[in-house]
Amino acid sequence: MNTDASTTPRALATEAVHAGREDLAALGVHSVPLDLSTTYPSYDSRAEAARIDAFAATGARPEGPPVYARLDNPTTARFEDGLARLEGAESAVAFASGMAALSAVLLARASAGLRHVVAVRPLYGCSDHLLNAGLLGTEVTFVEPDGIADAIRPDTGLVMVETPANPTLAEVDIRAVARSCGQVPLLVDNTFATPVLQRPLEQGAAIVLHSATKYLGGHGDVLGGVVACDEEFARTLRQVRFATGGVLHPLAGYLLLRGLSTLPVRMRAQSATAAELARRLAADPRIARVHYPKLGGAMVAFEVYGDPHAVIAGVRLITPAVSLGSVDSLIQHPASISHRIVAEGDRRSSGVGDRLLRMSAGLEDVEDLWRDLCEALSAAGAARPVSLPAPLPLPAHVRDAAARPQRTAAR
Ligand code: MET
Repeated sequence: MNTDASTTPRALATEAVHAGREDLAALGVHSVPLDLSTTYPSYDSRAEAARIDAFAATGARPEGPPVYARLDNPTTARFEDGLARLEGAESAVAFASGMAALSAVLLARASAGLRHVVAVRPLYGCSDHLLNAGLLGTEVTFVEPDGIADAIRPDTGLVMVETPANPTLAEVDIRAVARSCGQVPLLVDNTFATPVLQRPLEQGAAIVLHSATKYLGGHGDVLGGVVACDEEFARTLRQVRFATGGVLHPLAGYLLLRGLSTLPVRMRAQSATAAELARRLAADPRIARVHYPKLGGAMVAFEVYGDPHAVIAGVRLITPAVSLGSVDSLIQHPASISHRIVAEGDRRSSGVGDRLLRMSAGLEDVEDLWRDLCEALSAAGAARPVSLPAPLPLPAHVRDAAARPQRTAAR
């Protein structure tokens, strides 16, 4: 048996604490060096010119110290290497936020003359808005998953899905969608699942996007984004990042690498809590519908019969705040915050109704969370009423997902 550590594949939990840190022992340090330099001294201008030429021509990471922090940063590079390993990607490129990361992908494809995007709703509200408003000169066609192949045009540069989706947790079959894409690269926003639950590249996706602010960071104290892909596309992304400046701060790179080390254990614990909350919510007369993915995960969404704003006003332990993925639990009303920027009609038709709440389960004890949620739900009034307005029509894939037996609903 080959037991050579350099060739034997390592488990995700092992990679999470070692990837991006392999050289530390040789450097004689245990924690990761944090390089805050904005510029890098060199007495050899000719060599600097050659390094800039090489970057401009290839987009490959500069060898040796970077010329300037907008090209590359050694601390951020460690996070990129770690995340690439966890996603099973050749490369990863980090950005100042998830939206900066998505912007760079769109610009990279548009720079090749491929301005058309095919996307499946729901997406995170600002992703939807960036595409729908055409802010970067792109044009979007929103379709259901089975409409992807027909929507692809000669100028289509990208197919985009988010699964489980923000905020409804609707899931798409990545393999099936990847088949419909043909030669067009499929981007999967994997923010909610993380590579702990799902590795889209293994299922045919070409590009994985993360808001690293969420589970990768895990503590609500760092904003970042990252794209995992092949080295060829990473090179274009680095050139876009250099030219547009959406770089990740090195301290953020440091915190994100640190976040990766506990990602598997956090995801497991937080997912178990979310699954238990989903199970209890499904049996609660104050709840009209629970959304929890077949894949699992630490997010749960639910529709209340009562006033959703009163639930937000009523929580005391759970933090009433947008964002997700932190060690402490958060709850928000998507129609008011995360998806506010999406036009009301588009929001509703993609399943983001006014009674929907989205909760990110943290590491607190599940009984404490349940007590807090129950008190807030009681304050919101209204249990299952005798007559309700007809439910909003949902797109077929969202409807199908909701109709599937909930893996958490059984006692
Ligand atoms: C500013 S709105 C949202 C931030 C984050 N992407 C979320 O879905 O919560």
